[in-house]
Amino acid sequence: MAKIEAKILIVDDDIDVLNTARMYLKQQFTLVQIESNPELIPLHFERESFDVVLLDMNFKKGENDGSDGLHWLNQILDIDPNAIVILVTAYGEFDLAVQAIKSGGTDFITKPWKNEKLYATITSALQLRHSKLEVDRLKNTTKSITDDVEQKYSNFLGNSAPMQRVFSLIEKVGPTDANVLILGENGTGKELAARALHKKSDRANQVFIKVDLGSISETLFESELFGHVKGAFTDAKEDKPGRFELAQGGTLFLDEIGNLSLPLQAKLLSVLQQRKVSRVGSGKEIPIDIRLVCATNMPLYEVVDEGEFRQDLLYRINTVELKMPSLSERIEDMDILVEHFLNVFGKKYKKTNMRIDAGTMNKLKKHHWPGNIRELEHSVERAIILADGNKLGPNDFMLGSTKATAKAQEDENLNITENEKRLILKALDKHNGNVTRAAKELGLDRLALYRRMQKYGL
Ligand SMILES: Nc1ncnc2c1ncn2[C@@H]1O[C@H](COP(=O)(O)OP(=O)(O)OP(=O)(O)O)[C@@H](O)[C@H]1O
Repeated sequence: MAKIEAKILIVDDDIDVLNTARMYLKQQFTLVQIESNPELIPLHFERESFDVVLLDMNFKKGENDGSDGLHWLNQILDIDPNAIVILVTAYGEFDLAVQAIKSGGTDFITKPWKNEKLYATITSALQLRHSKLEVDRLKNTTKSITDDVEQKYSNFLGNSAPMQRVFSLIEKVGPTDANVLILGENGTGKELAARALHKKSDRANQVFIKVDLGSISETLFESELFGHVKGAFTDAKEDKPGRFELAQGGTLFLDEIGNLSLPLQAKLLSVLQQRKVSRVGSGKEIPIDIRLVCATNMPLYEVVDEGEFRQDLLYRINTVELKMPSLSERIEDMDILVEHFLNVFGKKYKKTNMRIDAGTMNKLKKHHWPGNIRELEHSVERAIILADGNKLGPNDFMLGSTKATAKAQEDENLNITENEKRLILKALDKHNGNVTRAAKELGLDRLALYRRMQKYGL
């Protein structure tokens, strides 16, 4: 039988007890160490991280009040708060055993023990050790993910007048619980704005949950948002909370809300009106306490006029509206944005002191940026990766200077998806980003064009 992966330390002043226990446990577990002098416990912990410690309650001859054992239990928990300590008591010392557990011991076993009893006590203690370590690991992972995300979203830059208006609105609206609808083209910083609203709110220490409605399929919508109970449908192997429940007490950010089909809009509206959700397959209603922030790159009012978005839902979500300016409306922010991305990607690709020459900066300012800041971010990243020195010149950015080459490639390229994207970009460019006119030229209705722009991240 394979041994169980576990490190065990046995501390007892009775050498016979130590040797017998070691002999038996060595057959079951990968590492078993013994110690007769409790003073040396810290030394053992310096060398090993033990999963389970078996600790005698009485060390000094003639003493049986257990104070020694309690003292060493505390010492061990100081060294490793996740330590699993099983106290060894004499037969009949029930009060002492209770006291030990109250002081942080995991379990107790009475001397003399049966081997099977010892094995069962250690293996169940090990399960607790594993779940403690797992919780620790999850906490650390969540913390580092949150730190990473916060780091990424801590730089919300803009000196231009339109951005100053955005910042001042966020200052005013953030602390209220008002529903906010953020409008703006792709890549203009709508998510950054949503996170900034959360940070300014009383909910800042609670969760911020983002749901990309554009990427949730019709069939999974309810289960993802409202949760489900085990057996509600074939794949529902266990109870699962939805995003509304996960966002409890915090902010729920519904991105791409303009993409929701009419039947799903009705379901969302009903939850927002009642402020209660029921998991799929359960009749139990759970009250929800969330701050709602929604975003879309679609002109939602026009979509309402076209009958594709419910007006009553729009009025539910747009208590306050925040319009993110496109990059071309805030071109004076280009300098700080480029400098910021030079820093970020300079660090990432270990190319420090990256600079850009004035002529190239002018070229960037003249470029039309349909993908806004995200497109600028990617352009700077690509330029840094490809650059030879630490100064970026016009040739490091592929912004129209390679039109002839691009044209030659276009003629050869027969890939439908790539050509569709290219034609959309071309039409948008030709009509200076005016979607209605571009759609007309492409022979599409505006909604169809928006959906395709979304698909290609434009
Ligand atoms: N004002 C800003 N300062 C610094 N970085 C910004 C700013 N605005 C946007 N960015 C960066 O641009 C990228 C796109 O921003 P974000 O995801 O918030 O845009 P979005 O409008 O939500 O995009 P989409 O519509 O595609 O969901 C992110 O990497 C973000 O960090």
